[in-house]
Amino acid sequence: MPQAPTSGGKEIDVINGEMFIGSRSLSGTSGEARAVNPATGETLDPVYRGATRAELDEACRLAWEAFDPYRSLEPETRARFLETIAQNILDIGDALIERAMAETGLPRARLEGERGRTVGQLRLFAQVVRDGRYLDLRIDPAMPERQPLPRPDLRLRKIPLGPVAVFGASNFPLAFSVAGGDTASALAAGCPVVVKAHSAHLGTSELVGRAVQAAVRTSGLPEGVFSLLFDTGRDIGQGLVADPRIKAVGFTGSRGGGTALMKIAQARPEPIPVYAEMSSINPVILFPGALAERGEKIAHGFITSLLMGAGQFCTSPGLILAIESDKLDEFIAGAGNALQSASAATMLTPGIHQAYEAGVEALRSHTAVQTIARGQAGQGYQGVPGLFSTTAEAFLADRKLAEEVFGSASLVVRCRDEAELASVLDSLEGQLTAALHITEADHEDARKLIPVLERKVGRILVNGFGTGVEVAHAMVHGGPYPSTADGRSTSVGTMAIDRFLRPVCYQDMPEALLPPELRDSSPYDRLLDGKTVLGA
Ligand SMILES: NC(=O)C1=CN([C@@H]2O[C@H](COP(=O)(O)OP(=O)(O)OC[C@H]3O[C@@H](n4cnc5c(N)ncnc54)[C@H](O)[C@@H]3O)[C@@H](O)[C@H]2O)C=CC1
Ligand SMILES: O=C(O)CCC(=O)C(=O)O
Repeated sequence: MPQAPTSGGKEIDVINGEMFIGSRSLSGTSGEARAVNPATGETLDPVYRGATRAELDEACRLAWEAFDPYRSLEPETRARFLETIAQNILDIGDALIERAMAETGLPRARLEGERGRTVGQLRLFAQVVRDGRYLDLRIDPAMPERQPLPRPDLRLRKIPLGPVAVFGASNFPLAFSVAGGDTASALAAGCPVVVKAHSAHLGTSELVGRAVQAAVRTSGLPEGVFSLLFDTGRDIGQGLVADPRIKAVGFTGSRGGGTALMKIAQARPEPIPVYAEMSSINPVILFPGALAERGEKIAHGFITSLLMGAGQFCTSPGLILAIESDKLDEFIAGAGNALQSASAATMLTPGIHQAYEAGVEALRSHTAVQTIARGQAGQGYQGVPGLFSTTAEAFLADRKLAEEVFGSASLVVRCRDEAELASVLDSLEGQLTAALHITEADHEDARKLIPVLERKVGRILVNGFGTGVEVAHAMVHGGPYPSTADGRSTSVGTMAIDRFLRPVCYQDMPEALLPPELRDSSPYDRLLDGKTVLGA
């Protein structure tokens, strides 16, 4: 018989309805919830019960108690902890993939890829912790002889903010959930994490939560470094953001959810940052040269991106902009043909399916919108892809046409000329991405749009589509409001760690009292009197 996967002697592939408060595994007592298989409508065992206010309080108390000891650990211990989480997630094996498939309707290959991304992300942050550059060390040595006033010795490093609340996202049950990017970057920064699980993938959350809890235990860390809570309503999530021991929030979901949490965070006696990734329609701009040279190929790439994950990507190409031409008509016809044969795809939850249907119906019945194509009919919670078109004039006249329809729906906006296209771009709210499809002949026209795009988006990409974010050092997965709550940050890539740090300056502090990384013997890269000095 195959052995059950274990960590530190305990089985980690167990699904029995438990949440985790520090080292305790327990069933909640507040309300009841079950995951639903959106492909079949079947409710899945086991029953999950929400946390009580007392359990929330306990998780926050433990997180606060863990904060100072955890942030003071040797970097190597923290790095190994992140790597242990990654290994434990892999060790769960197929049980994790099968449960995630049952809870989300996402296919195996996508979830295996997402698991790789999650594990890679944790390992990358382990390297960031070892490297130490995230500390942003700066030293301005004293100038006692300086006239007219001496300069004190100034040394800066970044320290973690404190315990972080993380809200798992429905659409990435691994890479943006319990041990996803928010958790990985907060733990790397030295912040304990309290996760509020997403009700769409309760069992997946439990499995990953167990893997993180086991890593805390076998790494010998304070138990409050990680807790995972279930909530059958909104009370625990809201209480978590309001708790004075929580110092920052990571969130991916709807604009309504994100802004509700922002309000709670702002109304606290001590307001805290909420890093919420909310909605985005990700304009794609097709230039004449590119349409003439390879319109068909672009149409194929566009439809592939639009259909990915049933369109449930915040980077999905929801808006296509181009100047009227025969080549644009050919592009639209080609994209419409490709979309027509696409199957309907199971969406993550009944609620997300319902919201998609309502969004598509609003487009379909809009007097200024033409339906170009719909995909094959579906059943149950399957979303039928849709491609629509309108004029720039109509788009500019009705702000509702610029709202995200979360799923495989996209709107082509036909513009009369460059000026009208620029007006459409100017009218948009903040976005995560914009894509330009160009040839060299389009460079001059494209250059003119770059300033407006820089003001509007976090990532400008050329001859591609924004879906499938690379986890890397130079990635920005963020953008001006409302694509995110705070456009100065990214939720993917190593710069995500900055969200959970703040600078502290030590003035004239004796060497013996300085944190080791700011002593003269520091092994890390630093800015010494304005010049970069490489560490050992
Ligand atoms: N842009 C994006 O990346 C995403 C957008 N969405 C949008 O959100 C819609 C609903 O999807 P969900 O994933 O369920 O997102 P959601 O925003 O409704 O929920 C996300 C999390 O926030 C919590 N939450 C929501 N509103 C709250 C409130 N007022 N107080 C306290 N907690 C609250 C939920 O319990 C859940 O844990 C989708 O139809 C889609 O339009 C969803 C996922 C990703
Ligand atoms: O496109 C991706 O890989 C990530 C998308 C994302 O962040 C989201 O849909 O929430």
